[in-house]
Amino acid sequence: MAIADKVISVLTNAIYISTVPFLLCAVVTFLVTTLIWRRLTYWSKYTWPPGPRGWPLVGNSLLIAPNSGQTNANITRIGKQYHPDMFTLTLYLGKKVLILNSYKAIKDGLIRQSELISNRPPDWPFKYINKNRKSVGIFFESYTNSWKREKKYMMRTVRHFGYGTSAAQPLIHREANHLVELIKKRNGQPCFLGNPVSLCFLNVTFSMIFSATYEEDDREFSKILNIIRNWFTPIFNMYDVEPLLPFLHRFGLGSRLKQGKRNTEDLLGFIKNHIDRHRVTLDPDNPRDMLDECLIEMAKGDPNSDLSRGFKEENLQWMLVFFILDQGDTTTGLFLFLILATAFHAEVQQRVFQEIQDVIGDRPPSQNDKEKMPYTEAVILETLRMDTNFWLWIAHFTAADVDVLGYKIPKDTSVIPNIYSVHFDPELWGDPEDFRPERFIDEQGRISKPEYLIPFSIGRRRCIGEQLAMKEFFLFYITLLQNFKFKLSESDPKPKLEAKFLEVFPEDYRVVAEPRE
Ligand code: HEM
Repeated sequence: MAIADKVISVLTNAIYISTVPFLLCAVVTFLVTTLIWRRLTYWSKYTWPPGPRGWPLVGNSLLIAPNSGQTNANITRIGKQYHPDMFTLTLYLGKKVLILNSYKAIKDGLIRQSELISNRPPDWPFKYINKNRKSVGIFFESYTNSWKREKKYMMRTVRHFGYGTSAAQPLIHREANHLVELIKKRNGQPCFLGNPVSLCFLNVTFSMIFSATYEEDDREFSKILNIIRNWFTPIFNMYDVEPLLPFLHRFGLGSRLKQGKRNTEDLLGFIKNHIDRHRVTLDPDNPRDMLDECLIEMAKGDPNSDLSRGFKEENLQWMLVFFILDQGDTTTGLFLFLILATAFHAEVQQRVFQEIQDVIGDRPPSQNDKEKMPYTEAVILETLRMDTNFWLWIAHFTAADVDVLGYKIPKDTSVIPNIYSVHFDPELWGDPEDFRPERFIDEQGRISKPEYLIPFSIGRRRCIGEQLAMKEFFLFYITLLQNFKFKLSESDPKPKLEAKFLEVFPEDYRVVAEPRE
């Protein structure tokens, strides 16, 4: 009996010992096969345009990293080697991104498929620096009903405070004259215009939003300006390899993100101080500015309002963040490019000045003068065409499987419209590298703006600040040229008249602003 038990026990053990590895092997084989099968069916279901081969783990991230020495032209050219209209980039861990690399592709993606390619990617580093890891604010939120209401409200408000000529024009005049005074203080010596231009553009926005203005030597303003200048890079950079180390973010580490988090908290704190002060002095019957209007609308709690009950102070803060960032960075950067182009091309400057003399003389410019000043407008449009710089930051995200120019792209893919590829397409412009405002003037001497000039993007995510920025450019530019003749500083190396990679500001340059008689 004892022997029989022993034999049974030995046999049972033997079966157990050989079964466990067998079962384990079977489970692993099953899982691997399922995974491979799912990958294969996944890949066979979708078709991607070709693109450059990436490195293991980091893909093409290094190719397009900020400070990689890369240029917009080079990235566009690399893409064209693979496909005339679009290409695929691989980021870390094999994540694929579709780059729309021609007007044809951008139109197909952002107009024909606008309902499906208007979300925002959830994996921007932004998510790690924000409280609750939530995407908030018009730019970062996906295309939902509450986002639609918020955007509608913001557009209406911008129109009310900024687009309505009567509201914005006096503010812009005041700040354009303020800028003239600040430049005069430089006594015709070579100087950087970045800070005074930012100050005066931001003062227009601060006046519209909080009825506040700042001076150049104000410490609070200097701090905010420093934050604005350094805000975009750590937060929009989804090509960064830091996301490979997600545990770092969990502990708030990762130097760039840490910096981004600090900047964001300071900027939100600055806005919150203004909100708190406004709440104390709010008169619901007499709104003073945009912030008052928003607070009154929010207090109603009306579910039918565009600022519905779901709209909280956090949403308001983020809405204002984009007003401030876009004025202090995007609009200022483009205006600096406009001054640089003006200083570069004496003949262009002379023609604009002549047009000012013919139409306006010494009186303050008005928005109504624009239609009589096609050359001045053409110079502004040419600046917007040439200074196409931050396109790689602008990611959309697919809400479902989509078909772009015959390629089947899966749901949850980042799609990036390369606006630079459109603005520098030789087939559309002939000589895209040249600064030539005449391209926007037709044979009758009128402005002719082709549909493929898209500095503010197209589709559902189109910029809401276009009207305000265009109006500011026109009025600020004319006021400056009425007062100064701009030249490049002869004691400095000649700057390049080209958009920098992933940066809104042009190359740092000094100009000489000679006062006009
Ligand atoms: C010349 C100056 C400006 C240029 C070239 C510009 C360009 C752009 C571009 C290309 C986008 C991305 C659109 C997309 O995702 O497809 C955008 C978005 C946006 N811009 Fe501007 N912008 C400028 C000034 C402004 C100003 C002054 C404001 C503030 C009033 C503003 C507010 C916004 C907002 C809120 C978005 C996000 C829109 C959305 O996600 O639906 N921008 N801008």
